[in-house]
Amino acid sequence: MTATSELVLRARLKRPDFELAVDLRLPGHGITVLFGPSGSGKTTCLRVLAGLERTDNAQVVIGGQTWQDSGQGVWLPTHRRSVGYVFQEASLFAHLTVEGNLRFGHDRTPVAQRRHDWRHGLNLLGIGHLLRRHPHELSGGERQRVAIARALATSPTLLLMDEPLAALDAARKAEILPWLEQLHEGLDIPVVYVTHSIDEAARLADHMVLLKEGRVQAQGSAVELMARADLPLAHGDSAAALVEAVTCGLQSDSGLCELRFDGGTLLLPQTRTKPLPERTPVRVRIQARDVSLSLVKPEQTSVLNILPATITDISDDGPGQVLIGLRLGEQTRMLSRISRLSCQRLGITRDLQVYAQIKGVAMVR
Ligand SMILES: Nc1ncnc2c1ncn2[C@@H]1O[C@H](COP(=O)(O)OP(=O)(O)OP(=O)(O)O)[C@@H](O)[C@H]1O
Repeated sequence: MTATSELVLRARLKRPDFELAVDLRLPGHGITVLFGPSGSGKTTCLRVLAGLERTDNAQVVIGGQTWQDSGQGVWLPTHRRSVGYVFQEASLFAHLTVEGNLRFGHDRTPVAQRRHDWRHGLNLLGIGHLLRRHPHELSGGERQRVAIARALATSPTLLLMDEPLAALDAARKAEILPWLEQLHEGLDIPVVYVTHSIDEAARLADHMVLLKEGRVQAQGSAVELMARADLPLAHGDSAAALVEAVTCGLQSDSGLCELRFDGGTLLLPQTRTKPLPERTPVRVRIQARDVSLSLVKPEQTSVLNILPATITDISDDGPGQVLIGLRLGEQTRMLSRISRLSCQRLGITRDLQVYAQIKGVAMVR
């Protein structure tokens, strides 16, 4: 990534009970997830990027282009920022077909800014078969896919998404997530995505920013942040680490798929109807509660994935529980939640070599 492809967001903004103070340099490609509790300033960050918040102290630079710089007196109004904005509720024009909605997005873009034609998002979002329908003839998930494609039809240089799945039920979310996953590799522009859902973040985020009370608590790659025991993400029931791996074979006789990562191999059930080709990059999610520890390599156990690991952190994690940080290989991190009693009995200390027994591995992308 070159410095000019970066997205710079620096903003200070005061409201009666809230102050935003962020200074971020985000990757110029892939999906950055803004994550944090309600009221932490996620939507406000998107609004600053889109030019919807007038503040005297902000800088927004994308791909070397300055949209806003209070120091230099630069301020581009929203209509001059090439930004696509997707909200919780898809706001499609009811009287237009899907094609009409997409063409509208395209036609309102100044000719000089058009990099794509109105069909740009059709394949990426799988909506080619819906072109003749009106919004009321679409499911909630389809409507959101069309809303994203309409945003893309404007040839944005930045795509902002504010909880685009929050209004959908679990089945619709499951339907749309695979399409969203493709955005991080199918688009050459950065996506800034707001969500409260750790599951969505685990699947979609390349980069993450944790916000708390208007400040940046931490930022970094999603893989790194999810496994940091000092951050709230690693605590609570859904705490999990992400592991980047590549496929390295299908054991067809056992119905298992083998993944290789820095730190060993993982076996998991082959759930896809069509096995992934060799060396496909995948991401797996391993919940802290699914990882137990042993001082010696367990021999007679039904657990398939048992890997050597080194203890890096031990921290309290609620009544009677501790969260253990683990390193596998050079840099892979995992988390294990065990009882404090087990921790004491095993004499777990930092730098101790152990075996991690992994009971559940889910491929998340
Ligand atoms: N137009 C406004 N006028 C005054 N205060 C506002 C306005 N919009 C938001 N706020 C306040 O600013 C703070 C940050 O709001 P923001 O919407 O950015 O939070 P958020 O992290 O996106 O929250 P949520 O996850 O609930 O959407 C909150 O305290 C909110 O009440």
